[in-house]
Amino acid sequence: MFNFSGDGGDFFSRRCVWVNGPVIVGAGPSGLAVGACLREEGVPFVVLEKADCIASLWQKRTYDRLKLHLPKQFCQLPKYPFPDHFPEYPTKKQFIDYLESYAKKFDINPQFNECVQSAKYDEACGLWRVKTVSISGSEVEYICQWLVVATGENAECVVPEIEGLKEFSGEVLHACEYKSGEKFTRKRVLVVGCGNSGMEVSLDLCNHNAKPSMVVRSSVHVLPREFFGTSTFELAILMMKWLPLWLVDKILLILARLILGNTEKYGLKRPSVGPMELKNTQGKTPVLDIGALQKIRAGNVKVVPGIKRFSCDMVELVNGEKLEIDSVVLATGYRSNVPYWLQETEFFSNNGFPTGWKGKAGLYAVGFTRKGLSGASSDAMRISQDIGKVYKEDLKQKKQKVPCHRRCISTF
Ligand SMILES: Cc1cc2nc3c(=O)[nH]c(=O)nc-3n(C[C@H](O)[C@H](O)[C@H](O)COP(=O)(O)OP(=O)(O)OC[C@H]3O[C@@H](n4cnc5c(N)ncnc54)[C@H](O)[C@@H]3O)c2cc1C
Ligand SMILES: NC(=O)C1=CN([C@@H]2O[C@H](COP(=O)(O)OP(=O)(O)OC[C@H]3O[C@@H](n4cnc5c(N)ncnc54)[C@H](OP(=O)(O)O)[C@@H]3O)[C@@H](O)[C@H]2O)C=CC1
Ligand SMILES: O=C(O)C(=O)Cc1c[nH]c2ccccc12
Repeated sequence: MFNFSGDGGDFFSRRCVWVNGPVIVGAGPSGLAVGACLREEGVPFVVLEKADCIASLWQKRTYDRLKLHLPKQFCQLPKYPFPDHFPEYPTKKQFIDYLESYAKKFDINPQFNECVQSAKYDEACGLWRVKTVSISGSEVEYICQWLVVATGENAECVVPEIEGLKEFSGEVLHACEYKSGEKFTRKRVLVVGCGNSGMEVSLDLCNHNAKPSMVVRSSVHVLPREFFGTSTFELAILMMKWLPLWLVDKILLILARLILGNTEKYGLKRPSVGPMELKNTQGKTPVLDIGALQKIRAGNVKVVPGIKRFSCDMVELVNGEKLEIDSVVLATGYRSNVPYWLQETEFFSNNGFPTGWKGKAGLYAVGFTRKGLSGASSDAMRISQDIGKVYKEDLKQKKQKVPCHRRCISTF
């Protein structure tokens, strides 16, 4: 890394930094995995992170009782397995501790509190210009040959505009702000959404003697987390190697029916597309049940249809029913933030999701394949090998020839 100008000088308002290697945007599991693999390839890099810590989604935007819902072998990052004593489904704390030691082991030291505001490929010099702003308002421009986008599928909360929600007088929070049901004891809470967040928040609310109603406006696939001791995810992955997707889905649904019974009778209508096909085509993750269904069966979680409007202390549903409620948890999902800052529309064309792991002109994406942490690990290995090859070739040529520095003209 090389500074072109002093920090906060009278003349220069923006510092300009040349990075010899890739800039990685995001220090979540994906960014850390790329960093670790690049370290092993001997490629230097810079990681830019808008939060003040690694894995901010896990550290700051998830609830206390969260556990990984896929078995541990699908969630560990490359080149450094989970410790043997970890349970099959590590807790949030165990996962964060693992990520902290991962960053330490591979000597990954992100530039914290630096939010990428824009990134643009400069055709004139054939390099990426990545502009960041810190909380103190100081700006930096990083210039590099490779840009790795690792900002995640869950970068922004989706907060829907629902009629009357602004007039509602109780607390309204997104699932990413929900920590525990402790403060909701005996309260009537409307949980909007029935993905894994909605289901697990409803379960946690029940465990704290709150009274949740969960909105199911369309449909949802609920699967048991395990079938006869084997994880559903593992079974699905195994079957997908040999069988067509439609057949895998059929088998999963037959097994789910066998173990969970008919979930439609509780208001949990199933989508017409099968669970794995839906995940692959639309990114909608099936719910892996860890106990919410039992609470629904027992009537501790009330399943309700879509919302018509809110008023001061009430919600009116599409079926005309009115519920008095104290609080609202919006478990309405997440979206990518890439369209807000990456000035590129070919590779990241689809709502901030890329078309693969490698774009043009040194642009890469890690952790957007809708395959969870295991997808991020495979992306990271591919990307680092790809960059490593070119980096080492460049290095060899530079050693052989008279040094030829790229020139970059910055405009401050
Ligand atoms: C509640 C919850 C539970 C989950 N559980 C599992 C699970 O059990 N198994 C599984 O496989 N997957 C799970 N997932 C999926 C999740 O996507 C992955 O676990 C993982 O966090 C993805 O890592 P990531 O690095 O791609 O994204 P993130 O973890 O979101 O990290 C992205 C980082 O980029 C930073 N960033 C974003 N924008 C900018 C910017 N403009 N400038 C600088 N930095 C920026 C963020 O602050 C963040 O630290 C879960 C997701 C959620 C929400
Ligand atoms: N233990 C774990 O490992 C956990 C993992 N996760 C993961 O995090 C990711 C995000 O999950 P999640 O936060 O549940 O988000 P999802 O996108 O999976 O679910 C969002 C839910 O909100 C509903 N919704 C959105 N807008 C509205 C609205 N205006 N009115 C009513 N309902 C609405 C959606 O309904 P519709 O389908 O009709 O659009 C859907 O049911 C997933 O990949 C999930 O697997 C989450 C929690 C725990
Ligand atoms: O937890 C998530 O969000 C994941 O993306 C993990 C995941 C990837 N593919 C799946 C298929 C079924 C259930 C979870 C996942």
